[in-house]
Amino acid sequence: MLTVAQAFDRVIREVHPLRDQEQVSIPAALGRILASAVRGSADVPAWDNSAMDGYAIAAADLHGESDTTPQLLQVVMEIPAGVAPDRSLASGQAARIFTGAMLPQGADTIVMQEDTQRTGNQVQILRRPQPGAFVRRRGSYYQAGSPLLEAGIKLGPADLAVLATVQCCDVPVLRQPRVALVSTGNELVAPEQPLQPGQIVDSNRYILSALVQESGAIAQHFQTVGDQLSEVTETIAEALAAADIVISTGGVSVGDYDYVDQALQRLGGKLHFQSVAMKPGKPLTFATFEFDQAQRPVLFFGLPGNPVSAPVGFWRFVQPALRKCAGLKQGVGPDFVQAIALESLASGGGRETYVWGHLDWDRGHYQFRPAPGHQISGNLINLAQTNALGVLSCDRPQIRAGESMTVMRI
Ligand SMILES: Nc1nc2c(c(=O)[nH]1)N[C@H]1C(S)=C(S)[C@@H](COP(=O)(O)OP(=O)(O)OC[C@H]3O[C@@H](n4cnc5c(N)ncnc54)[C@H](O)[C@@H]3O)O[C@H]1N2
Ligand code: MOO
Repeated sequence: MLTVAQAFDRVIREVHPLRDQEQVSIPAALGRILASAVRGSADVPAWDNSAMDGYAIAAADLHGESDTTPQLLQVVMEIPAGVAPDRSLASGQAARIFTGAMLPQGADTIVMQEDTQRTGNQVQILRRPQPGAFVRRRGSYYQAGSPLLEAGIKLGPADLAVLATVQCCDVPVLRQPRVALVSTGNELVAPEQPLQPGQIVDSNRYILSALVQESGAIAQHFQTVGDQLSEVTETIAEALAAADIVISTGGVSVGDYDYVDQALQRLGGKLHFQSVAMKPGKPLTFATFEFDQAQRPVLFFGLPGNPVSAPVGFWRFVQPALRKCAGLKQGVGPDFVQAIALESLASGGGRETYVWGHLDWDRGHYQFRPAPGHQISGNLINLAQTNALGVLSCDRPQIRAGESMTVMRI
């Protein structure tokens, strides 16, 4: 059986990033992956402007022995933000100016209002400013044509503001991966349906669909299939034809009704592994399908049915695969941090064990508290409101309260 690290390497090696591009508006670019580098075609700021409410002057106009010698200048115009000055400053003149307003020709320095005394159309400069003070110089933040945003980054709110500033209104982004979801199991029903004896609600569909969307991909729902080889094979075939990645849950263990692996073999898939030394999530199938007409293999993840095992398998393997598939260049792998364990933890050993719980930042370090109650892969109730998985590796199956441990943010 592969270790988690070995299985992870196998998965990542098989993922080929998408290359198809599309253009979207700035608001629609949130969370999308930039397809090509963006460079602005104008300087930022586009012209010299004031960083303060005050007076625009020429520094050379001020003379005198000390910094505090008052100087008198003639106020010849007022420039609010958003208006181009209608004349230049001559020697001995000042312009009343406001934050963000454009400097007039002849001005190179701003004196803030608090350092002046205004009388009629004259202004006394009470403290001599540094030449160039409070001027936001044209191009001092960004020069037209220089590198701005690199291809392969995930666009966040600040990036959208930067794109807007350089007026990049058609944002080149990569197509989002399409992820097909297939639930298997005779016992599954939708949450709206009353439960008949022996039935359970298909909760995996909800958590996986949300995780797929949260990862920036498009979830495609396929019908829930009963435990019959023909039905499982047919639906997986349809899903493979429609998606970049197919995720099924259930039917990957050793039971008489577990047909997923057989279906994959029938459909000509290459099975890379069928189990991983981890808990929860040991029965986990990873396969790839090469289709003549496709540019890249379709990836198949057969996650275990247990309602905690399925998302744990997603967080550990599918999410990084999705990030790489989406074209993300950095931060593809799981997000590990070191945290102080707030309770003692122990695993049976032999399998890398994942404990669900809550990660907090407190007084300079992370701390991890496991979710209360029994941690078994069939019980998803105490998975609610968790945000991290504590990791008990095979060579460190016990961690005492107060010790440092590895935690994966989810
Ligand atoms: N003899 C053995 N039995 C089992 C083994 C084993 O090694 N030997 N492994 C156990 C482990 S660990 C897991 S995990 C499960 C995985 O089994 P399957 O992937 O085949 O899943 P199912 O048998 O179909 O279902 C398991 C469990 O999960 C419930 N389930 C299934 N689908 C959903 C869904 N969409 N939403 C919510 N819950 C779901 C299902 O009712 C079962 O209770 O196998 C163990 N057995
Ligand atoms: O691995 Mo199963 O996933 O322990 O419940």
